[in-house]
Amino acid sequence: MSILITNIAELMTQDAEQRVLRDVAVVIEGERIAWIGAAAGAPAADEAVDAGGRAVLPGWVDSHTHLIFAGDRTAEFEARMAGESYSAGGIAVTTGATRATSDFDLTRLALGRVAEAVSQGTTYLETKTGYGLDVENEARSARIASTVADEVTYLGAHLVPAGADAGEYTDLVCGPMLAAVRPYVQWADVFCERGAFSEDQSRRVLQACREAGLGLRVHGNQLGEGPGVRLAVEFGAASVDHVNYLAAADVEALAASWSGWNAGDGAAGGSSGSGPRGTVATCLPACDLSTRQPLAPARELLDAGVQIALASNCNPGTSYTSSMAFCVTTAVLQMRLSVQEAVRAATYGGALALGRERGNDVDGERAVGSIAVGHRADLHLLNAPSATHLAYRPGIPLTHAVWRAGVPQRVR
Ligand SMILES: N=CN[C@@H](CCC(=O)O)C(=O)O
Ligand SMILES: [Zn+2]
Repeated sequence: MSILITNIAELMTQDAEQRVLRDVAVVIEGERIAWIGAAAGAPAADEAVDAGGRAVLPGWVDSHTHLIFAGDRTAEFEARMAGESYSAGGIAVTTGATRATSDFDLTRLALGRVAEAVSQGTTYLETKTGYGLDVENEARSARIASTVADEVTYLGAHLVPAGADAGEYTDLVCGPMLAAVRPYVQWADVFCERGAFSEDQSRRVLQACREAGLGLRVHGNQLGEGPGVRLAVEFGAASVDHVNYLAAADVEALAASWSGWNAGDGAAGGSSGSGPRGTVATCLPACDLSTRQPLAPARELLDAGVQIALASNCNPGTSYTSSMAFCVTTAVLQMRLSVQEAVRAATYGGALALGRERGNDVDGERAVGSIAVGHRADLHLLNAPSATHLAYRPGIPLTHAVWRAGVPQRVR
């Protein structure tokens, strides 16, 4: 099955050269992008789509969500809006509700959240465990997550359950719980923060998970300065997420982690980035607003040479939204990113945080988060002539059509 999309006003490729192409056409063949160029030279296709002078972007890559949960934390949100501050303790409320919910209902709830994200332009997403917090429920969360998301992260180290000893619980996370989730997950994460896991406990979790062959990420520097970023860089984590409170040394360490990386080799057919990846700083603007934390210093990070991602952090406590468009809008209006930078962070940046930014027909892997021949056909057609409208028309639902791995998706 092939699809020819014509009459595209602006194609924001986020490819190696960060090209923005005008008046072009795209051919999708099966799950891949097969051709890009002027419509007059397009090969024949089974189906034709007239984009009507609209803009096309890569689908959003949401590299940080927590979708495997039941229950509701409206009361906690209301208290926060009335002046209470966020603390990690709310995770226990969701854990109770999640444990009490059947596999069938947890799966149904998670699938509904994925559908909501996809209908707004998300085409590749990660999700985490972390509301099970015992061996049985973490394994169950991981198994369900592996059926609904593209990438799964083990977050047994989300909160020490009430009544548990922190050291003993960390042993469990590093031992039997890790063994139980291992068949279902590619990544591991630790909430390294006051009220959650200390530096020593976080280090043990990262060490054990690395030995188990998992890629690493860290929730760090959300509620204050701390060891999260430093640990993430030391362990070669793919990302450190939140990054609200950064010391100068944290920014320097993140920037240094990218020093051996070459951002683009466009000549090699559109795949981008070579050399060892550093640690992506993942900014979560919807979470920052909902917890009334200072916005992560995305501008400063970019200016220092750090690769950043934007993600929704969709979860019931700190960020109950899957809207990547909202994150992009906020990044432009309030974090001082250009539209190109914000869209890049929400597409290519997310792919970089998940190690999925490379690959075309040559190596068998298909890159996500950018538009180039051989990459996965994840396209987001906006109901607007340019991506600038994402910030220019805040709050307006602009998703017109979505293709995920070449398959058209339902848009509400
Ligand atoms: N910071 C840690 N975990 C989540 C919040 C989880 C919750 O409060 O339920 C976050 O990313 O913000
Ligand atoms: Zn999170």
